[in-house]
Amino acid sequence: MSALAIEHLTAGYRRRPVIHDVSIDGIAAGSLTALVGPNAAGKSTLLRAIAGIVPASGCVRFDGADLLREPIARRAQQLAFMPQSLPQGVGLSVLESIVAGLSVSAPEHVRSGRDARRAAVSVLESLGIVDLAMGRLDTLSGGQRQMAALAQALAREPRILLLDEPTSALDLKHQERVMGAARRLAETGCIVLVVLHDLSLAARWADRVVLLHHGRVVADAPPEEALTGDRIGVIYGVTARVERNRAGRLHIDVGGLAESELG
Ligand SMILES: Nc1ncnc2c1ncn2[C@@H]1O[C@H](COP(=O)(O)OP(=O)(O)OP(=O)(O)O)[C@@H](O)[C@H]1O
Repeated sequence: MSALAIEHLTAGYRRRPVIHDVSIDGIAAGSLTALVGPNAAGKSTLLRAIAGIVPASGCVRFDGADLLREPIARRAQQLAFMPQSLPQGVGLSVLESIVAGLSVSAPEHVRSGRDARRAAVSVLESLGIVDLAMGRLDTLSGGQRQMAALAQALAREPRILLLDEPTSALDLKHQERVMGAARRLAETGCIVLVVLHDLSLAARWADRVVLLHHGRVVADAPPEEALTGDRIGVIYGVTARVERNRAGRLHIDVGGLAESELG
């Protein structure tokens, strides 16, 4: 199965680079990678660059091709990107929005409108939100919109799934559902890259954690190696201890602002 390799990626806005020469290699099929880092570190920009939404130099290698140079239609068949927030003013129901997304790039077994509706309902069921199917996107709560955005991305059955802070508006149950769905998709061979602010969530669900700071990779390792108290302290400007709880899970205990941050 194909791995994803990001090579010397530089990207930004109006010629101001935000991501500087980022390389992340061997992102294996079937793996879930968390992208973490402080605000404005460049996490969303990196995802958008991989998705081809912001211009980038360098290369995103997948399946023998450079995704950055693939035609949009071909890239859309491989990759789905869930943005931090859905655009406002879209007068569609959740179900209609998923079906509309499938009309752009549906998996092979979704051939007719009926198949698309069936696929959409099945994704909504898997996320436990089938009751939202007929709800209009514009009338949903922030968390419900986030779940709808995830459903749109999952329905396309991508080989690479890019999730930008998919849990930021969600309660604990829905966080579990979202991370569980991402993990299940990874288990089918998909490559999942997910931006997370919650480091405990990253430690719990990710195989690999990439820590970004000022647009550069400062750690890229399994969670227990990437997320050390000292490193979190320096990068986030807090005092932090990383412990294993009784269940064996990493827990990040933040004690307060680092001395350097206290005015
Ligand atoms: N559309 C845009 N136009 C211009 N600059 C942008 C745009 N989007 C982001 N930036 C800038 O790029 C830098 C990185 O932003 P980005 O959203 O990638 O960071 P992030 O790590 O995802 O942040 P956060 O955790 O706060 O969401 C910031 O300085 C931001 O101001």
